[in-house]
Amino acid sequence: MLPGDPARVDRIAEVLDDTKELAFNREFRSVKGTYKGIQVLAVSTGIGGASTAIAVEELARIGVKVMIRIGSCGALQPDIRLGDLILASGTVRDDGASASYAKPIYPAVPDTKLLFECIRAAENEKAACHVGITRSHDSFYIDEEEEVSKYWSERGVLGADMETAALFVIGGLRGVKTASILNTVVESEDKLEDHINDYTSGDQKMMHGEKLEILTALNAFVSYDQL
Ligand SMILES: O=P(O)(O)O[C@H]1O[C@H](CO)[C@@H](O)[C@H]1O
Ligand SMILES: O=c1cc[nH]c(=O)[nH]1
Repeated sequence: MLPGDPARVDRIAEVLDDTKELAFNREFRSVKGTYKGIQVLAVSTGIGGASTAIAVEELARIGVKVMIRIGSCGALQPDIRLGDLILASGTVRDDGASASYAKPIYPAVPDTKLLFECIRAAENEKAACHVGITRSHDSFYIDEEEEVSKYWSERGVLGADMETAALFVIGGLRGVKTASILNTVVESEDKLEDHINDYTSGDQKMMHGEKLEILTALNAFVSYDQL
């Protein structure tokens, strides 16, 4: 499980059994444990594609075959509310890390069966859930942020994060099965800085969304393991 924020690793560990803290170096914090009998490793990727690329590469090298991002995102559509989950069926590659791996015409897509198990698990959790295209970028403080968000919103993109494109592209190239579940922490009309700060201070709807994305990913791992 790949959260961006190292603090989310603790909240993943709360629902695992037999947890063991492994390492905490820079933004990369790792805890292992079990869930319904399967082994689970949670590793934070930090913010952005560059550090995510390093995490994904090193995990692939030690034999991790299935990775689900447990992220947060800003909504780009008005019907997506705080705490709603977005399951990425593909991602606009507006980041630098994925660009350094493959031409822009290479698609950033999840593993179809793993995405299907995530959708099923989210439905079982009764999560408000949206499946569709997301966008990954490198900063939300660029001068053209408003125009860029409007452009992608008008083209039906559901939400924006910073790591999904790198995960999907590197996963595709390295033979790792990937999916990305994003908890909405900023609504499309809201001011980004305010809501990201509400999230870090534990806003209820966002924390509920986070709990649901964690349970969704864990149950998706379990059912995927049984395929
Ligand atoms: O909450 P995480 O998983 O870090 O995800 C989102 O939050 C960070 C920005 O605040 C970026 O990493 C973005 O992708
Ligand atoms: O709007 C947002 C919120 C979180 N993360 C992002 O990348 N964008």
